[in-house]
Amino acid sequence: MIAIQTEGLTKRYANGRGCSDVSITIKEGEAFGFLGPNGAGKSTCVKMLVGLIFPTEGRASLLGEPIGSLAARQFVGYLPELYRYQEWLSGEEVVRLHAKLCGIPREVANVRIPALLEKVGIGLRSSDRVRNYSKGMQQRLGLACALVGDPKILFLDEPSSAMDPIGRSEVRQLLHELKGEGKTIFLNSHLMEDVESLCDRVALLNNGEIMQQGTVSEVLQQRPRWRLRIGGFTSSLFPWIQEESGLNMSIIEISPDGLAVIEAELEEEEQAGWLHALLIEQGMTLYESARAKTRLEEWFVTELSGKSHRGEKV
Ligand SMILES: Nc1ncnc2c1ncn2[C@@H]1O[C@H](COP(=O)(O)OP(=O)(O)OP(=O)(O)O)[C@@H](O)[C@H]1O
Repeated sequence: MIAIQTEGLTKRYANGRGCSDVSITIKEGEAFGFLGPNGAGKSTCVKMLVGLIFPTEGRASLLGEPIGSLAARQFVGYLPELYRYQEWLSGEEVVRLHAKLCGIPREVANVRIPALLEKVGIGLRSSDRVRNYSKGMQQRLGLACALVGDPKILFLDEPSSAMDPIGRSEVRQLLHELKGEGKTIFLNSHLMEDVESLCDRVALLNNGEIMQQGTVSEVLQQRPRWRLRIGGFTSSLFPWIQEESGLNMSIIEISPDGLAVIEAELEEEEQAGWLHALLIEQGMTLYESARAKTRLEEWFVTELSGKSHRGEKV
C-alpha cells in the first residue's frame, strides 16, 4: 500500500517562496529522507502533508486519504521543526493532552504514556514542568507527543537537532525500532549519517524543487571506488599507474616517506585484484585495501555545488 503520494504538490507563499511540483511516492513501512539546504522547502512540504497549510496546486494523499482530511490526519504523528509545548504543564500532562486530542481512551493512555516517556528518555523527569526542561528534553517530549497516537506515518522535522550526541544516537535507535515495527517514516534531516543508516530512499530538494530521488545506493553509487593505503609510493609514478591501469584515480593523502592513500574508480570490483598486483609489481607495499564508501554528505555537497540555493544559513 502507498503511504504517501504527492502529485505536483506546490505551495507559493506571497513572497514567491515555498516549494513547487513535488511528486513523490512512499510505500508503507518505508523510511524516506527528505533532504535539502536551508530554505529548500522541506518544512513547507511536511506542513502541507500533515494538513497545517494548504497547497496552492497539486494534490497528495496519506494511505489513500486526501491530505488535510480528518481521515488522513488520523494516520499522522508529527514532530515539528519549531516545537513548543505548554511550559506550565508537566511533560506527562503535555503528552496526556495530545493523547486526549487523539481520542485515546484514558485506560490505554494510562499504560501507554509512562512507557512512552521512558522510551524517549524523560521518564524520570515526567512530572517536572516543561519550563524546566532543556531544549533536548523538550524535543524528546515532542517525540512522545508524535508517537502517543500510535500513528502509521511519522513526520519528523529534524528530530534530534537540539540533542547532544548521546541523545542523537538514542533517537537514531528509536527510529530504527519504529521502522522495525512497520511505521512509515518521513524524515527531514541535515544529519546525513542518520539518513543514510535509516532511510530506504531519499529526495534532494533545492529552491523548492526536487533535483534527485531514489534509493540511497542509487543516488550514491554509480561505480565502485576503491581506497588503498600503500607504502613506497612516489607521485612521479602516479601518471604511469593511471595510464597502465586505465582507471580514474586520485591521491587522497601522501607523506614524504612514501606512505599514500589513493582512490580508484573501478568498472567492476574484480579490477581491484589486478590493481593490487600492479602496485606490488612496482615494489610498493599494500597495507590496506577496501571499497571506499561514498557518504550521503559528500553526495549532498557535490550535487549542490555550483548551484544557486536560497542560502538561508542556520
Ligand atoms: N509562512 C511563510 N511565508 C513566506 N515565506 C515562507 C513561509 N514559510 C517559509 N517560507 C519561505 O519558503 C522557503 C522554504 O522554507 P522551508 O521552511 O520550507 O525550508 P526548509 O527546507 O524546511 O529549511 P530549513 O532546512 O532551514 O528548515 C524559504 O525561502 C522560507 O523563507
